[in-house]
Amino acid sequence: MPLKRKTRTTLSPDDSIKKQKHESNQSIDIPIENCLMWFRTDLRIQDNIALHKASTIIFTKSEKSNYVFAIYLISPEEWRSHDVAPTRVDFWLRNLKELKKSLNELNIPLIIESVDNASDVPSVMIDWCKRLRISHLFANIEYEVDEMKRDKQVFDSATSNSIKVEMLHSQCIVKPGLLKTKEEKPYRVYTPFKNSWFRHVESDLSILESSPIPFPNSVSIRNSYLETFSFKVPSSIPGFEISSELAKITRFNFPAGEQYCHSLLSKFLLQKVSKYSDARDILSQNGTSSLSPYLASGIISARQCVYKAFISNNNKLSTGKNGIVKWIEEIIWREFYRQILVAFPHVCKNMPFKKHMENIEWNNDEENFRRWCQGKTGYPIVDAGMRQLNGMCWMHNRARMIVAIHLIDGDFANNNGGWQWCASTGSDAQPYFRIFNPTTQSKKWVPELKHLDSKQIHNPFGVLNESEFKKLGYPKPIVDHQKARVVALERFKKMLVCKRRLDYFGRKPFRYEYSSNKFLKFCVRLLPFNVRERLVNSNVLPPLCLKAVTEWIIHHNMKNQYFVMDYDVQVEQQLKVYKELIKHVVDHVIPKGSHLEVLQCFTWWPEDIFEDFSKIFSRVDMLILHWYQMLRIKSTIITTPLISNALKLNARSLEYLEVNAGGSISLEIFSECDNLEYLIVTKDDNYFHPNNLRKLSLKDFRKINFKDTVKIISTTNFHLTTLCLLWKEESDPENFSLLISTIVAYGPKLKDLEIIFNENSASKILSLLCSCDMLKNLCLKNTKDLNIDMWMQNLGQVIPKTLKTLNLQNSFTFTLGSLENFLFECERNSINGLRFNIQDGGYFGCFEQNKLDGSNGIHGAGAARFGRVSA
Ligand SMILES: Cc1cc2nc3c(=O)[nH]c(=O)nc-3n(C[C@H](O)[C@H](O)[C@H](O)COP(=O)(O)OP(=O)(O)OC[C@H]3O[C@@H](n4cnc5c(N)ncnc54)[C@H](O)[C@@H]3O)c2cc1C
Repeated sequence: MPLKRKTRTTLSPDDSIKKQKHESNQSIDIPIENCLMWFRTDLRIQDNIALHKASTIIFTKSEKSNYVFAIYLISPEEWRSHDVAPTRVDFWLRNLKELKKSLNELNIPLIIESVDNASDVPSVMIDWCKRLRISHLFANIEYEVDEMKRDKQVFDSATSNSIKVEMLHSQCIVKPGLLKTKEEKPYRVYTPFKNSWFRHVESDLSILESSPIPFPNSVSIRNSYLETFSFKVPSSIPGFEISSELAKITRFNFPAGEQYCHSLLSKFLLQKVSKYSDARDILSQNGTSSLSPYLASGIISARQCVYKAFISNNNKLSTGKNGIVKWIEEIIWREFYRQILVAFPHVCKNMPFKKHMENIEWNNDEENFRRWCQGKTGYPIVDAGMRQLNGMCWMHNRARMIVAIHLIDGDFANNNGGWQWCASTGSDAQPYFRIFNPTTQSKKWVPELKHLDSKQIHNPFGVLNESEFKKLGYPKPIVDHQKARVVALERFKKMLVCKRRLDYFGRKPFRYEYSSNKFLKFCVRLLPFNVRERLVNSNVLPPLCLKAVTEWIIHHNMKNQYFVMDYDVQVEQQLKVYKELIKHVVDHVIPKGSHLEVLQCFTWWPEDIFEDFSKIFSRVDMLILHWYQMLRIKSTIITTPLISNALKLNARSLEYLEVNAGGSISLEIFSECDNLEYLIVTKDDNYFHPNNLRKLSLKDFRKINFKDTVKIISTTNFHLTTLCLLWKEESDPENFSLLISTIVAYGPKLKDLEIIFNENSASKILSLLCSCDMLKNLCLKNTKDLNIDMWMQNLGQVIPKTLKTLNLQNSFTFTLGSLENFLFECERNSINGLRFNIQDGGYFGCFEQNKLDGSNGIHGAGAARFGRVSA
């Protein structure tokens, strides 16, 4: 089974790391007393960055009465909540004994403390810090969400007790989150990640160097703190005991200790790696390293593994011996899944990587599940894998891919990644249509079948006659593979339909040109054939279309992804269906506690509907509201207080809001939406106070009240990246300067700016450009024909180097001379690759078209107009 994480939590690992780093820097001046090393899944002395750093601080201090202590917390509640297997706990305890011996040689005591409740971890740690006069606490980061949350709590408690905490990156060779795609996004696909990983490490091979062995404590610690050396590592933990038989097997297969682990690695590199490329996929061959339990518990680091492989490959990494390169690539899978965990922490929350797969219909057959766990499915290869797992607590990768479970090497990132890969719900997962045929794989673990020949052994039920099969004492297959395959494919296909719909509407909400009927017809097309046929035969009318949508939602079990409400108040008969629809959505489609990502409403809401509707708000992240102009008065009078109350109470998770409010609803009602990042308002003139706003678009307004706009911008906490301010008539010009200076002050991160250009604004826009260091796209819209000759020349001097597109819309007039000056200034200021678009252009001075495609890479679109000569 995939390893389970505890319930949801909102902490983002990346934020937490950033915060910890930031805060740890602040407390840098704390005077050094003793250091505490908190061991978790890094049970090693060698290449342990945190341990080495702790020991260095103490060693380099002239004072010799300060020491490094080590601590390990036994935390059964936390382990239980993460489904940690008893064999894994047994493996940790065995390795802790070895670790204690090694630490002892360095005069570092290992304190073993038990924590009954996971929430007690911070107080237990602080208690020990006080007892041991700890000024600095060290640990290596664990990237899973719950672990990050726990560490954040320890960090906060320590900081408030004036203890400096350093959490270091040691689990991966390349820090998760460091490698990004060209678009500055985290990698979702393995191969480009791998290529980038190789490029990064090959450009600086020192990344592969291990951190040195830690410095020993002075022996005087044994006088001052003798009692700290007396902790014993328990042999078992209540609730995590294993049978003596299993203990024998795991001790034999996976002995404890760094020393053993390194000899295993050396042996693998010497004897097996050359054939690894092929042997790794053959179940019956012991062709892989079996290092996973050691890597998962940090008995060895990935860096040490790759470094040794690199040396065996004559100092090569991505080239050289096939087997070694292939093996390094497997370690890169481990790194890939960790960066996935950090970039997409929702995978820690029992959610699929591909969110649209969340609603896939899985089989929950208890009896089949039990037989699968016991290795009695009737499919020899699956049973072989499961029996290997039950016997050895470990399974070959190939077998994991076929039976899709882990034990001794339980590792959340790899396990989650592996499971989601098999289930086709993960990052870079196997395509859903690649369903392994279990009968084509190997035989070893199923002795009932050992007398069968190679043809019979993989498919005894299919090949033997009834009496021959009965004699074997082996179960019949629990599912018919062919039929189960067809069902699985159907279910995945359904999810693809959902995804297409999400892609279609998800990020680009459709607008009025998609009338309700058009949309409903589209929905009908997505309906399963039999439902569609019935609707077509019964001569579908718009009300029935709505019904069709309801059926469609029910059919696809479209829980919490995207929902569109459309209701034409003119058609009274629709009201009933519409009410039913909303009721259905509230009661069934959006289960309690889940979140709707998008809710789009094109409607005026009658009051009685709204009662039900307000319940949905608490579950939406994105809301698009359209009130029809014609219904302005009615909607305002009837619904505003309700909307306002409902939103104030429920819509705090709202991240995206697009409102066509008909000029009458006060946007102040959204003032408590603290998570709001995107606001698009059309045709309104009210304001509110969003703290995290990134995108502000006030367009197609007759007038914009600059003062109010200033208020909005000045509460955005410098997050604004997109600003669109377009109005039809000059508003209050005396406040325009104030608006520009507010944009200058609050828009250092502006990337897209679209603004009205006129005589009044021209010079102010130039001063604004001087301060927009990150601007990529600038669009200036003219309200009346203007000659911008002078302005053009100045523009070249102030446009930021980051600018990639410059759009001039409507009637601008300038001469060739000023254009040339502009290009000259651009060249002088090293502005390259600027795309210069003139749309709806006016008339220009006489110049040659090719001049625009100059060596400085500035291109002119709208070139067709460039040849015209102005009057
Ligand atoms: C459904 C499923 C569940 C899995 N659960 C786990 C798990 O809980 N813990 C775990 O460590 N691995 C897991 N894996 C990945 C992989 O199966 C094991 O890492 C591998 O079989 C361990 O054998 P080895 O050490 O001999 O690997 P080798 O082939 O010698 O590879 C060396 C190391 O590279 C890493 N590695 C290899 N294959 C993968 C992979 N596909 N994904 C990520 N890292 C990889 C491991 O750390 C491994 O020890 C899972 C795979 C699947 C398909």
